[in-house]
Amino acid sequence: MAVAELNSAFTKTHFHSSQLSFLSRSVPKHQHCDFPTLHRTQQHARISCSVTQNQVQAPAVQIQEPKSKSDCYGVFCLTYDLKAEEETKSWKKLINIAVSGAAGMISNHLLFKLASGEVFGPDQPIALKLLGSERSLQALEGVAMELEDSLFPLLREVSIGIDPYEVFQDAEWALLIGAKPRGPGMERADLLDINGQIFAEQGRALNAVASRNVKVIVVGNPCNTNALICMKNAPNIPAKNFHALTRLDENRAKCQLALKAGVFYDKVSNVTIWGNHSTTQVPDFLNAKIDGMPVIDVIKDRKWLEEEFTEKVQKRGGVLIQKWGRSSAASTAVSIVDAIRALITPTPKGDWFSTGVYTDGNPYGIAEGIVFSMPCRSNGDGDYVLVKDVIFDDYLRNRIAKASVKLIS
Ligand SMILES: NC(=O)C1=CN([C@@H]2O[C@H](COP(=O)(O)OP(=O)(O)OC[C@H]3O[C@@H](n4cnc5c(N)ncnc54)[C@H](OP(=O)(O)O)[C@@H]3O)[C@@H](O)[C@H]2O)C=CC1
Ligand SMILES: O=C([O-])CC(=O)C(=O)O
Repeated sequence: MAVAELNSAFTKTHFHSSQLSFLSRSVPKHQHCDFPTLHRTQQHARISCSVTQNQVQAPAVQIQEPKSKSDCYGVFCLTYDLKAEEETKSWKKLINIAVSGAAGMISNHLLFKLASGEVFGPDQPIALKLLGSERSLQALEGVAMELEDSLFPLLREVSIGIDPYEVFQDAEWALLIGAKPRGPGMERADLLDINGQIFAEQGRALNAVASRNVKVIVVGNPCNTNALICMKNAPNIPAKNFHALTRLDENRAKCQLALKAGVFYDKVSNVTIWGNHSTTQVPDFLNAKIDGMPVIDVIKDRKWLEEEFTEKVQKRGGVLIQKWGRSSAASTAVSIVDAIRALITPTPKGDWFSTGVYTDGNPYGIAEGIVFSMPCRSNGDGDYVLVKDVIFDDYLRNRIAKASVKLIS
């Protein structure tokens, strides 16, 4: 009997419709299973079909009761059995990615990029663990429905929930986006009172249940301070695993330099954003390059670099809010993709990327104990090192010092 038939017969016989979406059926749809077996415990139902080289083994069936709202969603309760699949495909082991604020604007772009394979690669199956709140739970179901309808082959599991202690379970990546955005006329720092609490709680939850090597990217503003709060509440996770997203600022700086130099932006490299994701950030034109040449040799207008360029990058987010009436979402999602890919692919020779990380042990003399954006390289294993061969002049040193004073105070 084909497994699909078996599943169908099985569900008809044993489940009320309310239970169906929680049935875990773990046989590849395309795979014919000749010897399906039902394994059942009080709490779980799972049908699986293990395949060895030339042999189809008996599948295990477990019945799963809905535990909580963070349980699997809809069709994702019918995921393939990856163990069996891994023996027939050269796919990597499933990774767990937790996303907070999953019903928000940024996530609405990001989740589909993650699920498409564009971020972790075409051979990397993923599980998405989506965190919402009471107020967003319905919207979160809508997001999960859209993910279902997108038929992404690499998206093997989706679960939704409102309790970070459940949603962050075994997370290997935590993309912390959920936080109130600022509106016109506000500074990002104005959000600290409202958003800081969220990151303290989520830090504690990550500390309790996430993978011990989880990589955490904090997006919700003010992201440097929120990353620090999160990190301080997660003492069992390495401090260097916490990032504040400044990649959007790096991308904005690259675009402005390219525009001024009259080149396409892929010619711009070695751009560091120093400091805070705020108007005190320092976009570094001294070390940046255009087509391999120092920017200051290509754009000879130092006044423009120090003033117009710097201010444009610092204030780009605010200007966009004035125009759109809400903050950057699509370009932020793209920059989160860039930030993740920067950590999981080797950095191109001679280049680097910016990310906000903990300053303890930094080689630049920046005050310790803060989360500050600095230049990093990665060998692609999820980790990074700070770049040592950067140059400073008085302008850059003074600007960096001012930026760090703001974060310390
Ligand atoms: N670092 C960076 O480069 C950038 C950071 N950002 C920041 O990312 C965050 C998310 O932005 P975006 O997705 O556009 O925002 P949205 O308003 O679209 O979604 C944010 C989500 O945050 C959650 N949230 C938590 N607390 C509140 C609150 N008090 N009021 C409203 N929502 C709340 C909500 O989800 P739920 O109810 O499920 O908790 C909401 O869905 C913001 O803080 C924004 O400033 C934005 C652009 C760039
Ligand atoms: O400006 C904001 O509030 C949103 C944000 O962080 C950005 O666009 O850089």
